[in-house]
Amino acid sequence: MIELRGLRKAFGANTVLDGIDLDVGRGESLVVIGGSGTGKSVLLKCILGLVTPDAGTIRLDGQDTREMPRDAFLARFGMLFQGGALFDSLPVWQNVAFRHLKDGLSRPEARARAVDSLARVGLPERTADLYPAELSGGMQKRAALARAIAASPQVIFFDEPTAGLDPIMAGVINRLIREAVTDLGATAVTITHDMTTVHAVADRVGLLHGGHLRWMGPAAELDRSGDPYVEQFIHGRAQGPIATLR
Ligand SMILES: Nc1ncnc2c1ncn2[C@@H]1O[C@H](COP(=O)(O)OP(=O)(O)OP(=O)(O)O)[C@@H](O)[C@H]1O
Repeated sequence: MIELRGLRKAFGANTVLDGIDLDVGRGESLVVIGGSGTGKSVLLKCILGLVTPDAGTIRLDGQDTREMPRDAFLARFGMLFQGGALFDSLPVWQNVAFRHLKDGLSRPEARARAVDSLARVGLPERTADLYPAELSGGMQKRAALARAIAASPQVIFFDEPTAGLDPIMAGVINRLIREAVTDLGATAVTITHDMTTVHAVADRVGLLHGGHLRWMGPAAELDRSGDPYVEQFIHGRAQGPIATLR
């Protein structure tokens, strides 16, 4: 479904992605882990066309994404950004139904769909008419997730979906991500530092380091990867091949 070949991106002398090859299958949930600043966000931004790669190809169902009309391309994606990124000036339902409204659906119909999506993430109908600022952080995250899945996208990107949430709410979000994959049949790519998220949502895990996907394997094999970088990361050790600033 998503196919990357030789993807490279440097910012000046800082080579962030140094030839990434990656295949993500339809309906698969891939989690990308890696230290801070290793290029996880840049990788997602390249796929979305928000950052232009220096070299390499990105294909979606076999088609080069540079040749796809921008609107048609973006219509296939849902995104949950760090911090939720809801529009403050719009009530929650208009945030959630943003794409339906853009596509010309009537307001009552769009609102009804938004209420359905909110229910899916456990938010009651009364939240539909509130503004994002009137929701707690965890509720905002759920509303943003409702928006990400509202238009039943084929691919959903989750950038640090549990950052800043308490463990219970993080568990709720992880379950919802897994449901988006299993119930909606979506392909998911998640960036996280949260090992609970890795175990809850990943079919496959990739560790990004030094511009490469240094280790890639089924989630079940993460604990016996035998790779010192993976070992250090999953056990959160300061000592190891991944340098830490002290
Ligand atoms: N627009 C940009 N201009 C210059 N450098 C950039 C830009 N975007 C990202 N970078 C650099 O690319 C590197 C990777 O950044 P990125 O945000 O992808 O890291 P990350 O792996 O997502 O980190 P974190 O886990 O801390 O969010 C960093 O060194 C960053 O400074």
